[in-house]
Amino acid sequence: MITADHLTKRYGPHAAVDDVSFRCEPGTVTGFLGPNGAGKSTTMRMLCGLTRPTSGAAAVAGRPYRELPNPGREVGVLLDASAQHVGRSGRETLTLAARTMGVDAGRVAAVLDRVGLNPVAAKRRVGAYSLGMRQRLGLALALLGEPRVLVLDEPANGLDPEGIFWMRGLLRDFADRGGTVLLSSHLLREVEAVADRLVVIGGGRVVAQGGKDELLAGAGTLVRARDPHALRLTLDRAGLDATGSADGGCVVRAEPDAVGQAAADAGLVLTELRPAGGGGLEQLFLTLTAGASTKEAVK
Ligand SMILES: Nc1ncnc2c1ncn2[C@@H]1O[C@H](COP(=O)(O)OP(=O)(O)OP(=O)(O)O)[C@@H](O)[C@H]1O
Repeated sequence: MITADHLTKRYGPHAAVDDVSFRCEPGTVTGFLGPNGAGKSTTMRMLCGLTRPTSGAAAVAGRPYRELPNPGREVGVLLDASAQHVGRSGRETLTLAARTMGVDAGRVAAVLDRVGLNPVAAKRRVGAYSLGMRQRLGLALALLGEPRVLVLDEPANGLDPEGIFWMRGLLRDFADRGGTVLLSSHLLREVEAVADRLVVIGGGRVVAQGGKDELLAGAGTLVRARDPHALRLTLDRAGLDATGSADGGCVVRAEPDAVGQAAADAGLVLTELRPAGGGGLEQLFLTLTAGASTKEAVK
């Protein structure tokens, strides 16, 4: 179990994370999504005791991370795969970590095998690893203590398509055995394939959270007309709540039937009318976070 309870982190006047609350339950993979600078890494660092919240609280496996007596046995963390010592081999890195955690040294070979680092790769210095190999080693470190919770920031970064597919299976299997996974990723299709639940943040705030299927189903209606201005006026007059989507259409909080009827009554020519979630997670993400990246870029 992971709990974020009204987490807020301010840097000067700027709130990097603003009143973020969510829970990740055992047996589930939660996808943590948001545009660049949305506050994902800062939230994950607060969950893992690396950044002190300005206000609010976080708990993993029932306690604040810093109060866990042997955290690696409870929570596997992968926040920055390039943070490992470049002068040690992969095997040495894991052997040292096993000693620190009090884990049987025999488990090193098992996790190396689990993450697909063969004996030749395990003997090489981490400095000579590709980003994908570092991610695999980072995941091996996270799994070493046989934790029940995983907190992973962009674990698929640098992995090739086969590696991404492999990681999806590994995370699904971990959750299916009762584990709890929180996973941030920019690879929306991968998140869509593996996550049960989603937490979407933009500008430091939660903009949506819930079951993946429920969020995709409740995303409203995407509508596009030959005359976009007349469409907005028509939707306003019909009392339908609409927002501009990132790509020029309108997302309306209503069923397609009601939107189509309002357009027909006004004699409008529609060029697209469909459930917004039908475009998958990518469409939902763009809709929910429309403008957030731009705000970040000009801040
Ligand atoms: N140590 C810090 N000092 C000042 N500002 C910070 C610090 N760490 C993060 N920020 C700011 O907090 C905001 C959120 O950053 P964060 O790295 O959490 O976003 P993110 O969602 O992980 O982004 P990305 O997808 O690009 O990794 C950004 O505006 C960032 O510049």
